[in-house]
Amino acid sequence: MTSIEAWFMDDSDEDHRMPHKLNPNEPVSLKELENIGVFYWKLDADIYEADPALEKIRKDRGYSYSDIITIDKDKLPNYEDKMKMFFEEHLHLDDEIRYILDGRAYFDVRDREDRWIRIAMTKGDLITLPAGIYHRFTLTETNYTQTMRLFVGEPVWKAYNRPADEFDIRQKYVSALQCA
Ligand SMILES: CSCCC(=O)/C(O)=C/O
Ligand SMILES: [Fe+2]
Repeated sequence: MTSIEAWFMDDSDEDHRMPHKLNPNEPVSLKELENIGVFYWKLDADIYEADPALEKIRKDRGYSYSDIITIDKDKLPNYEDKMKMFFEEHLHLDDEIRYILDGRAYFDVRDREDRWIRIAMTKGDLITLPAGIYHRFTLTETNYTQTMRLFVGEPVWKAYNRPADEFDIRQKYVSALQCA
């Protein structure tokens, strides 16, 4: 596992595809991400079709489903609507597991104090966000990514926009944070 780049975000109104780093930058470590339930692997995306390291993660964690989404305005149907939807703060009832095969993307997650942490994802980065965490997704200024979506069993893509505090999974996530 090599490193990942993450930082606390500023709250400027600038285009959300820009980095939004504080000045000076306040980096967030992998350990801090793990403390809020976010896990990360670095893989070789050039061999994803026959990668024993990916196979092992899938087997160990039961990621039986996978597909590949290309996010590009000329290739993804309803691109604008989808990008808007992905950037709405939301949670899912299951873990969100994403593996960047090409291009770049940002995942933003809320920390314990409700601050936004931005996670910069590039080719070869695999990340898992726990069920119940508030988060959002955006492309970077390069406007392109090809990403593998993994899931345990049949995928459920439904997102619940904040506020979604009444869901058991949210309460479970918040309780787990308190114990950690
Ligand atoms: C890169 S996959 C599209 C984003 C998505 O599915 C999601 O739920 C973002 O939070
Ligand atoms: Fe999501």
